[in-house]
Amino acid sequence: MIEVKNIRKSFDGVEILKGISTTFEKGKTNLIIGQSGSGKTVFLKSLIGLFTPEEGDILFDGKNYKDLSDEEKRDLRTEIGMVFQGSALFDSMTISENVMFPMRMFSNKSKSEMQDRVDFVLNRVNLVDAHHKYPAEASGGMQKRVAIARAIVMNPKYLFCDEPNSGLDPKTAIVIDNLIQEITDEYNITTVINTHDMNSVMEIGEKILFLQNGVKAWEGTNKEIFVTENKAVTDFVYSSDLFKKIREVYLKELEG
Ligand SMILES: Nc1ncnc2c1ncn2[C@@H]1O[C@H](COP(=O)(O)OP(=O)(O)OP(=O)(O)O)[C@@H](O)[C@H]1O
Repeated sequence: MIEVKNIRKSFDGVEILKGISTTFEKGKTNLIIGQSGSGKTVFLKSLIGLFTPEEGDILFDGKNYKDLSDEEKRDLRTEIGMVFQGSALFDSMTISENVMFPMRMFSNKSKSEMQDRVDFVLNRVNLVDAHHKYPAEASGGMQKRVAIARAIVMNPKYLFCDEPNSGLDPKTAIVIDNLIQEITDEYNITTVINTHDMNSVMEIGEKILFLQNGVKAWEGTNKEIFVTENKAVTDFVYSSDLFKKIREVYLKELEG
């Protein structure tokens, strides 16, 4: 579980995060949504320690990040998996080497133990026979699976995904969403996803945090987002006619 308490972050005197508090539960896919510029990336980067908020607390399973020693911070980093926007694979390494990379950096496992773990996670993301390929030889969807395999290879407690569906076709995006949700549930990971994909919101939004201009404008589940009357949410999520219609059908079904 990650607890966020009243975090504030400014750049050059301009406040970007204006006192955000929330809780992300273990075993759940937690989504952050909001307009471009609302502060989603700054928020995510603050959670993983790339930005230091001026105020507020971030607790990882009860441990306040601020109070950790440098060594404890290093240990915490090994418990965090990250799926970067655009996958961020190393072009000069094979898929197998890419996935092994975090273990080579941060673990004392033997070569054969590492290879066994690579085989296991590549199998888990349904990538068999791809070990010796290079990223350039893989499709966008395959690259994303490799990025997920690399993110979970160290058995993380926390998984952060920045726009995991960007650049993917809708069908592949659903496959990736489902994979992230299954892995989150199976390994009881606290997963936080930055997304613009309203389909993900509807499908895997077990908890949704809606940011607007650096504040939490709403939070709830993908069931609650259908029924909320919060104007900021409805203006944003139901700006497309398609999602407006889906909402109408859902609300009618609830009535009937
Ligand atoms: N390193 C930085 N220095 C100064 N300002 C920054 C920095 N990073 C972000 N900002 C500002 O913070 C605001 C929020 O940016 P952020 O990238 O978090 O938005 P976002 O919601 O992730 O947008 P998008 O959906 O387009 O990725 C923007 O006004 C941006 O210019």
